[in-house]
Amino acid sequence: MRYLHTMVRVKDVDKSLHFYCTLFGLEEVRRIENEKGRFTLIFLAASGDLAAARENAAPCLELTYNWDSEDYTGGRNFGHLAYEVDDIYAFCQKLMDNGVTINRPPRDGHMAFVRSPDGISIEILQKGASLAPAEPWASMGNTGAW
Ligand SMILES: C[C@@H](O)C(=O)SC[C@H](NC(=O)CC[C@H](N)C(=O)O)C(=O)NCC(=O)O
Ligand code: NI
Repeated sequence: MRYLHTMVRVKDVDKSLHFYCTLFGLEEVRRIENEKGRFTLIFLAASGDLAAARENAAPCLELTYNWDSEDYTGGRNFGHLAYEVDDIYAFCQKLMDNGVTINRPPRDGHMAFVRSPDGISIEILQKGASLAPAEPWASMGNTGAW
């Protein structure tokens, strides 16, 4: 068995690609336009996964855009997406400089959280940091500084 992708539904393709690609650094590897179903699927991969993702050999984020507007509510059971970065402070600073709120700042140098334009929670982990939190993390709070 292989993990293939996580799908999230998005309300605005341009806003989502600006956030996930321009700001967050993911790259589009595949797009499917379905006229009959009236939806678009856009597969995004992180730079470290790009070559493999292009061969369908690495996990992707699948954005689903339904052409006919829908309200996406509930989904409390969904937690977050997680990406590893080389320099969490520089990464978060770039996001903040471009208007993204760092909901959970990287005070500990390990972990930060932001949200996508659709409110999807995204965990940012420092490369090499321990994945086992020493204590329950503080709840996410909106702040612009750390
Ligand atoms: C390509 C493969 O990775 C898919 O996920 S296709 C699955 C399919 N997606 C859609 O029909 C997209 C439009 C639909 N209105 C939606 O919002 O999902 C599907 O079966 N989706 C149902 C689901 O619950 O994911
Ligand atoms: Ni899918």
